[in-house]
Amino acid sequence: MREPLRLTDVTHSYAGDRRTTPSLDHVTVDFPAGSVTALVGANGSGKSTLLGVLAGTLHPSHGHITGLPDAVALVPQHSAAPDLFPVTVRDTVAMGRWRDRGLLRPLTRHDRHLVDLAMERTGVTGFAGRTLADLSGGQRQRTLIAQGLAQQAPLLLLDEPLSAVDAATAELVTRAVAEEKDAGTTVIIATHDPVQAAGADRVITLDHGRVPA
Ligand SMILES: Nc1ncnc2c1ncn2[C@@H]1O[C@H](COP(=O)(O)OP(=O)(O)OP(=O)(O)O)[C@@H](O)[C@H]1O
Repeated sequence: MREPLRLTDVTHSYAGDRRTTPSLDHVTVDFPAGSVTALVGANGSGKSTLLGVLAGTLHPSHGHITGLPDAVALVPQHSAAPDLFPVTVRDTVAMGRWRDRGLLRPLTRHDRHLVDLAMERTGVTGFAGRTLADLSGGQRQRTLIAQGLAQQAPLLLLDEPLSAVDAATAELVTRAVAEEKDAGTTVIIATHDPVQAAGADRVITLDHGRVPA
């Protein structure tokens, strides 16, 4: 049995944020290994911040995290992808293999297979050669999800993966999450979608940076 991912008394405030309450306020919560957790809560309640702290892009001012695996895949919201990013869909997904391969070494046949597979799972194979700048919000979101899947990390963090996608793509994402869980991946999804939340093993609600007891 793998150790659960655990945040203990985690507090985070953004530099320059003048509010009196932190963005995460003494959060203590467990994420059992291999489970799917939905993070819900109003805009600004701290969902993306919690994902950032787990991904290591944000650093808590207080508290600690245990049970973090070596590799964590964070899929940001599509709006986080720069509009003029002059890189193709395939190259964006292939970036998901950089951690294992390094920036300068060519991808192996296995890497390329994982990239192809991730593109198929999110339905972006048809526009693999187009640049991100030429894509719709939903197509960009699917590309970012494919990049996250290609990483094959034991912890997958999805920030509002359904925010820009149509019903058919939502089904692809739902299926991909179920497959990740079957493969033993711990999945945490920040979502405003009640159906997606209902499909998770657990739902954690954030309220002004707190997880109510
Ligand atoms: N870069 C930043 N600098 C300062 N404050 C920030 C920054 N990012 C977020 N915040 C603040 O931190 C709080 C938590 O934001 P966060 O983005 O984590 O919320 P969220 O629950 O993901 O919201 P949403 O549902 O709108 O995506 C908010 O009050 C927000 O204004």
